[in-house]
Amino acid sequence: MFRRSAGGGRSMALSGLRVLELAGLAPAPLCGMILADFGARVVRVDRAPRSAVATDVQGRGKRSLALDLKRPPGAAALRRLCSGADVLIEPFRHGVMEKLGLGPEVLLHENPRLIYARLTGFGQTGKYAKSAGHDINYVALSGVLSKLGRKGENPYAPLNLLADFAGGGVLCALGIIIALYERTISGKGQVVDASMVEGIAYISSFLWKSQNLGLWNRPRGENLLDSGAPFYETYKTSDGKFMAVGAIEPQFYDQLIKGLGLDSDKLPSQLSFSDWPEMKKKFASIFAQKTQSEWCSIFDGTDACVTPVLSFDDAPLHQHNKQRSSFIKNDQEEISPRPAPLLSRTPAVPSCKRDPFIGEHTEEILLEYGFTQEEIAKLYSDKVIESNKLKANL
Ligand SMILES: C[C@H](CCC[C@@H](C)[C@H]1CC[C@H]2[C@@H]3[C@H](O)C[C@@H]4C[C@H](O)CC[C@]4(C)[C@H]3C[C@H](O)[C@]12C)C(=O)SCCNC(=O)CCNC(=O)[C@H](O)C(C)(C)COP(=O)(O)OP(=O)(O)OC[C@H]1O[C@@H](n2cnc3c(N)ncnc32)[C@H](O)[C@@H]1OP(=O)(O)O
Repeated sequence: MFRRSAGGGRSMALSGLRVLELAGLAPAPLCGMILADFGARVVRVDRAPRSAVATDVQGRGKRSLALDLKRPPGAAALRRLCSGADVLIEPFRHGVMEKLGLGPEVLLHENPRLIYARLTGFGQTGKYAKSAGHDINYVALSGVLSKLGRKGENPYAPLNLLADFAGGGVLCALGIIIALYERTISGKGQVVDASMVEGIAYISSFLWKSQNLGLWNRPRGENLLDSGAPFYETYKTSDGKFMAVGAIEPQFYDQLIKGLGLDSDKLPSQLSFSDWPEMKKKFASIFAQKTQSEWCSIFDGTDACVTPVLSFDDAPLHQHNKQRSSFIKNDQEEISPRPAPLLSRTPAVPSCKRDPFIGEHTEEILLEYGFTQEEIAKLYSDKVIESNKLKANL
């Protein structure tokens, strides 16, 4: 049913790239996982002494080294690791790395080819640079949260997808790849200051740049794409499921009307804003008359832009997703999305192994980065590193 992830073997786009990811909450782990999926050798630097719980559920394809950065020999060990790495991803608020003596001036001086990626909410400068925050705060500050939500309701943050992942993890990965490309010309590394506020603002450029088109002039929840329009909405079906309707262009809207069994001559024009609330009620009452599967039979194969709203259980089983092997299973039978996008010659080959335990690969990583057995023994005896081959993360 699913294409099992193969792991290893074939050369991938980022094969040979050495990445150090300092353990963080959600955005940096995604960034590291993307690089690992596409072939980079990603080491997650976890805390020592180990925290009681691990919160990284995006450890696919990574190895873990547990290192106490607060102790001078631990910070010195990271400096040494960085001198043999291509990329460092750090997820702390501004000032934390500097306090540890691991700021960019130090690390880039020691390894001028290093890409030093700083993935934060508020960026490295500005009034909030040292403040705590989470996804919702960053979306709010970007201006985008003000646009999200239904009519008459408070702004609504769509899970932590926008800042943590789209504007954070993904854009930081893009920044790293751009800096790596530039390094092939200049031979030099640089700092990537990936602020999630700016990341979200940037990915919402369409919203900013389309304001003069009149798409967003009305209050929140009353516009074309923000649940104001009847033809860009979700509707409940008779079996308690939902259909998603995105019939924007007139020729697609015509097919929607046909599929719903309506006569367009008896309806107001598609863009008659004042009729939208009534049209929504009409569409809702029609969608409520059939099951999701019945609506799929009607709309599949048409250009009406109507699709089922699938649950996490159903999405991997949908015929289209199965045909493209869009979801994969790992050794623990966990299902997750296949890395995207799909490269034709050197696609990502995600690891099918379980995520690493904290400190599982401490020794092998240090050896690989040139530490001697004696140096490693000293780090152990100083309690600067930890090894953990047997215990689970949780
Ligand atoms: C909305 C999201 C957040 C979602 C998170 C959830 C995915 C998870 C949160 C809680 C999890 C659950 C919980 O743990 C319980 C269960 C555990 C179980 O295992 C799994 C199930 C759980 C239910 C579990 C499930 C989930 O995993 C959770 C629900 C976000 O928005 S994330 C984005 C947050 N923002 C940023 O990342 C922006 C940049 N970062 C920051 O602004 C700050 O880091 C932040 C996030 C505000 C945190 O501030 P904090 O004060 O804690 O840290 P920092 O100021 O950055 O400083 C770090 C300090 O740590 C020291 N340090 C770091 N590494 C080491 C090391 N190796 N050795 C020693 N010390 C280290 C560093 O020196 C700093 O020390 P100081 O404070 O003294 O300077």
